[in-house]
Amino acid sequence: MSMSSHLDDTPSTPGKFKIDKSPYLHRTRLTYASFTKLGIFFFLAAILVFFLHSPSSSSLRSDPTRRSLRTSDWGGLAWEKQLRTSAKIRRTGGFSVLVTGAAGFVGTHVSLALKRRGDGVVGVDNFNSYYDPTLKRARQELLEKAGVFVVEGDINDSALLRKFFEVVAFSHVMHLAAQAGVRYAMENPGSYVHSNIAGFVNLLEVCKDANPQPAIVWASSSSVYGLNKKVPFSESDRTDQPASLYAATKKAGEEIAHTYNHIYGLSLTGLRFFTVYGPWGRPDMAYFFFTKDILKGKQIPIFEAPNHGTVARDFTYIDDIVKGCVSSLDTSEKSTGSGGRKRGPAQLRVFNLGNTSPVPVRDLVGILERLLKLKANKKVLTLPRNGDVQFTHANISFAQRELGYKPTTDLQTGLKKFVKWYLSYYGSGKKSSV
Ligand SMILES: O=C(O)[C@H]1O[C@H](OP(=O)(O)OP(=O)(O)OC[C@H]2O[C@@H](n3ccc(=O)[nH]c3=O)[C@H](O)[C@@H]2O)[C@H](O)[C@@H](O)[C@H]1O
Repeated sequence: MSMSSHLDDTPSTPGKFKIDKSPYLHRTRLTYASFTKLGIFFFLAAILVFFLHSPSSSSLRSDPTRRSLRTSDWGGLAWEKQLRTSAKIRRTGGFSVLVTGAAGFVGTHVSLALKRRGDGVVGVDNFNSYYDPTLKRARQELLEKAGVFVVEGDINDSALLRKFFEVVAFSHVMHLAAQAGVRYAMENPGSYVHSNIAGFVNLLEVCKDANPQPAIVWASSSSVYGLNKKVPFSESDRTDQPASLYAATKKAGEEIAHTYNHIYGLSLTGLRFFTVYGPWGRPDMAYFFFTKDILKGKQIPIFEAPNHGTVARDFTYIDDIVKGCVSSLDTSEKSTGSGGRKRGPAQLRVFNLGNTSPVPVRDLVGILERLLKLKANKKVLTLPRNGDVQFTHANISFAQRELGYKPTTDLQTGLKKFVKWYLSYYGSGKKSSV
């Protein structure tokens, strides 16, 4: 079975973004001699008109890649007003948070939780087609109804990110934009480098220059434990044996975070999420497409390790993850630098956010069968060598101590909520709320 069968075409990749140099200045030099005085006048006037009509002309000149990275219009006074309104803090001591990947699964839930308690939230998302973008648009609709403005744009677009900080002095960044999925990394490695490495560095570059610098909380992954055999996985365990490029890019993110913390005094907290599931989830994940395929009577591939070894995951319910994200923001210390200069040591943390109760994939299917009242058409396959690891299991004592993190939803309860959402969203064709 092709691993991409649950996905839509391809996401944005660096290959799609042609880094074409701005033609304007170059062309001026080449043709200068051949212009008549009148010609020069009209030519320069045309350039002036172009720049005056461009919403953020100064950044266009300083970043030739922006035009090709740009996915939709942004800028202008009305747009800036929308940003300010969305970022407005409505509680004492509240935050203004820039959420990247806001139309993603975790991004949507975290943005809603922050907005509900009175924080200001602005979202950014590139709405790529790794999975059905209409689901992302439906999440965006939900966010807009709650008063969260989601800008369509890519985290590699420095001009856009700089504009955000020009308009709003964000106190925090919740960085959730990423190329997710373990197995897809073999099909489209470039998209992992583009989002998880280049995009993250671009974001950190903008954050370190901001004044004040924001505190940053970002999504790492349980996959960084790779071939680690010691269970449960603790933050201090070795993470130098990634089994997929996805894991390698998340691990690289953790090293990059260290560097920006060390050089620029950015406050950084990485969260190692363990197989997050729930309503409004990602269609590329097993629990999601198993549900879809069981309903359709389609065969589902269930992986097992060699010699009938159990494959298991520490499935973690979205509401528990949201609490972990919000507590991470709440306990983040301020960055210590400003305008690209470090002024003292800053906070650097990594936490496991798991459920600390691994469940075999076979049991996951059993729960879905009971909830859907249907028998699955199962095909047991040996775990392919495509980046999957045999099991994950989080030790959460560090997060418990520092964040007060305490997951409360078991897989049965969480899947019940997911199935209810799934049936209301896809079954009736009507959009439901979280
Ligand atoms: O914790 C993470 O950091 C990661 O969690 C998630 O990865 P995984 O734990 O691999 O979740 P997911 O694909 O749902 O497979 C679940 C189980 O089903 C098994 N599986 C999968 C596919 C299949 O066809 N058959 C099957 O048995 C499979 O072997 C596995 O045991 C996120 O997708 C990832 O982005 C990242 O965030």
